[in-house]
Amino acid sequence: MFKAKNRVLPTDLQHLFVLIENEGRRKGHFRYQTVRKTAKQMCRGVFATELIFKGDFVVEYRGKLLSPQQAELQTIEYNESAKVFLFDFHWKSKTWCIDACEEDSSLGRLVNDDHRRPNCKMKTIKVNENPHLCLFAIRDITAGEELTYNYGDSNWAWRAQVSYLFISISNIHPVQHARLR
Ligand SMILES: C[S@@+](CC[C@H](N)C(=O)[O-])C[C@H]1O[C@@H](n2cnc3c(N)ncnc32)[C@H](O)[C@@H]1O
Repeated sequence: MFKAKNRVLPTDLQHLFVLIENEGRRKGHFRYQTVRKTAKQMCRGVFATELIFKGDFVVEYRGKLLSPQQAELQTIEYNESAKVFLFDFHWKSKTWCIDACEEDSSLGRLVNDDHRRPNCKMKTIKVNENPHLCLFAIRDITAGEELTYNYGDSNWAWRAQVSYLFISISNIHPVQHARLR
């Protein structure tokens, strides 16, 4: 389950609400697209199709709002691959949850994790007294870049994986594998 730290923004968000309703589309133009990644485990990701400025609303993490009790039951019922779509957040002094398990063609649920150099951050927005989990750009994001955010402090399996960079050092060895971390 996600345990990202998010904060509630107490502002009038009518303009933002319009963007939320339209999944970040402006003037009918899509800012994002999903693609299938070749890396097996990562599967799909969401990519910027135009420049997104630091501070911009990016996309909502849509799903069913669950009360703390409902979330507890759902956690027991779901298998591991479904549980990753449950996003815990704090609101009105309780821990609530957005269940984005359903394949509803929304994009927020497909944004992947990056705990080192994410380009977005999840925040809780109150619209018409209801909480909405929304991603905002924390730096300028160029067209073609994958959107990412930090899923929080759990031991996610994929974070333990090692990445390799191939460096050619012709005088010593033809090819050397350099561990990135
Ligand atoms: C909320 S879903 C994100 C969308 C997912 N990529 C998909 O295609 O359905 C979370 C799942 O995506 C994958 N994932 C997310 N971030 C990842 C990363 N940095 N590296 C590898 N897999 C990742 C994991 O399989 C995880 O269970």
